[in-house]
Amino acid sequence: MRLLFINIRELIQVRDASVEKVSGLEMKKLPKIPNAWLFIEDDKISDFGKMEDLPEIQVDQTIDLSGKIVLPSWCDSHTHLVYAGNREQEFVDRINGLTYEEIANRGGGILNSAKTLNETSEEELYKQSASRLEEVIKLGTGAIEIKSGYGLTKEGELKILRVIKKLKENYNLPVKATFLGAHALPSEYKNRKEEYLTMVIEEILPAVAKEDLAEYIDIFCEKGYFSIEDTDRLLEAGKKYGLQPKIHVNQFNSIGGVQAGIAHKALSVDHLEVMTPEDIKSLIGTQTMPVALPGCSLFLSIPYTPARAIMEAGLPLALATDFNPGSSPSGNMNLVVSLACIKMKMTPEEAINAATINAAYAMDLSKTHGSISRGKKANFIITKKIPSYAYLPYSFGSNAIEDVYINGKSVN
Ligand SMILES: N=CN[C@@H](CCC(=O)O)C(=O)O
Ligand SMILES: [Zn+2]
Repeated sequence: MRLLFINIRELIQVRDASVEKVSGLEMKKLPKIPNAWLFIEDDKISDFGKMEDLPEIQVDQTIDLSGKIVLPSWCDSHTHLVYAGNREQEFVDRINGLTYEEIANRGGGILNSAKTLNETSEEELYKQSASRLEEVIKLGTGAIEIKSGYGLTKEGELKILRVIKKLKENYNLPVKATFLGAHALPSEYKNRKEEYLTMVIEEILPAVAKEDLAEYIDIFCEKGYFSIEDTDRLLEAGKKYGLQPKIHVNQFNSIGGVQAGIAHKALSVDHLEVMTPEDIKSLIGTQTMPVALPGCSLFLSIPYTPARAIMEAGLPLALATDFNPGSSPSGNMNLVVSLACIKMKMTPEEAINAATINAAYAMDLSKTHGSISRGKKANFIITKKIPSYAYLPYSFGSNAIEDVYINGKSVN
């Protein structure tokens, strides 16, 4: 199918396909073509340019996008979208004064979700997860990473990863899978953390690798969850199976998680709500992408990742939703981009770079996704008639998206 889109008010994030991420001051630049055309063939972007330079092209269909903006679809590089049920009661408990930590300590939190998940069939889990995935695709997400971590048993973790595999097979967008067996300590292992980690490493990890169920490995490196030693041990084991780390660090405390991630060549270090100047410095010169999750900061009323300090150090930054039932029950990347502007003082250009090309990098997809580039996948968002791209984060809470194309096909 050869499709030509014409009269595009602005074609956003137009880059050479070789750009894999943008850092520091570069993040302020968002290359664009006003009054543009875009030509796609099957699942790929073929060409684009200014309307005044439109050549004669043989096409199957021409679509007039007057007044509308086109930008690459969002890449969401950190989600826990495969979970069972919800935790709105804990949300109410927090409104009434309990903290996230207090809820976790009395068996709520991740353990609550793990209990529900282990009682839910794989079919039902798939149904709930597919419906969330369909929702976020319509909201502009064109590539997604999904973690396990709500099983905490061999059966439960494999169940989640098999559901992720099925989502990969049944939906037309890239889905990357991360094994997060070390997400929390199940109550059966209370005071036996070493034994739990041994079980994760010796029993679950080989099974995950045998069925080829994950690309990445993750751990919740945090006080009260897993230590730096645990992180070293798990990531070392993951390496033997070819699983690259993408890890949860610095959500509540800075305990050396960023440095551990870097030492193990993590593709990304995620959360980063609490960052010391040393944490920021240690990322300089590395290939590890810092990832901020502002939906979690909003929902838990915890600090926002210091985006300005990170970018001012010359570093890149990516944005993701952290879609999960406990700390960020929303997979809406549009809201994430708005929050980044409103609460983290990122400019719309910086936030869009963080949610597209840098987010693609954070899941090894920047060769094919994250920008409007010749030869990349035809994954993009068409907005409603809006005055400018800054209107997207500005109009927080409204849906400015008219259509989303994934691999050259409209999802509507
Ligand atoms: N921080 C660890 N894991 C999730 C939250 C888990 C939960 O509360 O269910 C996160 O990324 O925020
Ligand atoms: Zn997370």
